[in-house]
Amino acid sequence: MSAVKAAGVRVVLDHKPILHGVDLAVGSGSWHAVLGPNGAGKSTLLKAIVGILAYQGEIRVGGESVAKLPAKHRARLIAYVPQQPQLPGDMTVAEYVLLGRTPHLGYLGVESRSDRAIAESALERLDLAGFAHRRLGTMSGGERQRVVLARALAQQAGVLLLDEPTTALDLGHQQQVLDLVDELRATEGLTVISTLHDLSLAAQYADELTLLVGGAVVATGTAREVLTEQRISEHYGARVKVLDDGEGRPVIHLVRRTHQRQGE
Ligand SMILES: Nc1ncnc2c1ncn2[C@@H]1O[C@H](COP(=O)(O)OP(=O)(O)OP(=O)(O)O)[C@@H](O)[C@H]1O
Repeated sequence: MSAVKAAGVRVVLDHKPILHGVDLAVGSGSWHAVLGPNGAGKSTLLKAIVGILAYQGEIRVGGESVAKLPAKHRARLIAYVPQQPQLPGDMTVAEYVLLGRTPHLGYLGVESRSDRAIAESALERLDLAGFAHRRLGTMSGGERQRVVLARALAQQAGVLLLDEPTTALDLGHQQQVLDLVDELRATEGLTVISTLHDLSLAAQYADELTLLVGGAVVATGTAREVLTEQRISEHYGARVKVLDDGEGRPVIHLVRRTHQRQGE
């Protein structure tokens, strides 16, 4: 069964059509990468799925129509890590991550011991335990990115939407974050939809990929099916070589243009 299903999704922003009837089906417990050049509509699609942008068409999460769900109910189903989160600089890391528990709080809105334990565990999983009392305004870009992810994990929703989750991270933290998300997918059945500009990383982690260009789907399937040299060249205008990582996953290299030296 699909945990997330989108059919004929159209979004218009500022009188301009941005998504032109996008279909997407993401199996429960799988990782789906949404790829595409700048401005293709990837973030717009994630925002429609999480219910913060108006759309036409149908989006169902766990069988329920997102547009009709109250915000609190929706937040128990879907956690979302935006590309450029706005963080309150005066708040501490611990306070911010605890906000992930908000959709689960009762009438009085008071966190229980279990809510605090879940938030602390999310901090630990993202190497942030030592930062618990730091103000968000003092954190580096990569640390802030991990804090936002920790808050999303503390939310304990079954579907996690990640918009470019690794842009500010060094190589080690990129791997740590993606491995952690992958572990949660494998052990707890988390369904993941992420945008990723790094096509090789998308090929490593995603079960299926959708290539979005100009607000429309041009290909969907496994990494080997979607990431061909011809398609990347056509849609990204890039010269690339697609190799194999030895385990059947494509690795995408940019190919430098050669120049004739003067006098040669
Ligand atoms: N509020 C808005 N009003 C008008 N146009 C918008 C608005 N938000 C986004 N757009 C436009 O919609 C298009 C899709 O934007 P979106 O952020 O979804 O692209 P993207 O694929 O995520 O791009 P990137 O890879 O650069 O992050 C872009 O052309 C963008 O300029």
